Amino acid sequence: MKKFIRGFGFAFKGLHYAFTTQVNFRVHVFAALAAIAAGFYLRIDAGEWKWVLLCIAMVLLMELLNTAIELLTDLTSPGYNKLAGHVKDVSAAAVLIVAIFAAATGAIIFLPKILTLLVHAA
Ligand SMILES: Nc1ncnc2c1ncn2[C@@H]1O[C@H](COP(=O)(O)OP(=O)(O)OP(=O)(O)O)[C@@H](O)[C@H]1O
Repeated sequence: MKKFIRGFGFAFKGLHYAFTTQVNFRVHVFAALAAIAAGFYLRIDAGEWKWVLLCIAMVLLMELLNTAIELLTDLTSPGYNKLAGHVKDVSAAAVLIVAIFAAATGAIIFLPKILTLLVHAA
């Protein structure tokens, strides 16, 4: 049990490291908080919440994996290495794919509601 709780401590240490050193991770955390706030404000339904939460989890998960891959690459290949560059580029591409998916999902869920709100306000 003690080991299990200690594991949480390491995980929070990892989150703290990513948040304090990675600008992209911070941007995605704030985007996630904005999406959650918008979800409450626009009263999205349970099905829509599932998509929003899935997108948030996927983007943050990929950001964390990308950070870990970058660190490991720097550790194993501190100098210039073409392959190390490819590793980082492919890892960054994986983040881009989920970020595009999340942006498209956000647009599908939120845009119609925002437009309806604007039409009613006009
Ligand atoms: N050791 C290396 N050898 C060759 N190219 C590299 C190497 N390290 C980085 N690069 C190239 O530079 C790009 C940026 O690398 P960098 O480590 O600065 O990543 P980053 O995405 O800017 O991450 P961060 O700023 O969060 O550390 C990589 O995507 C890769 O194309």
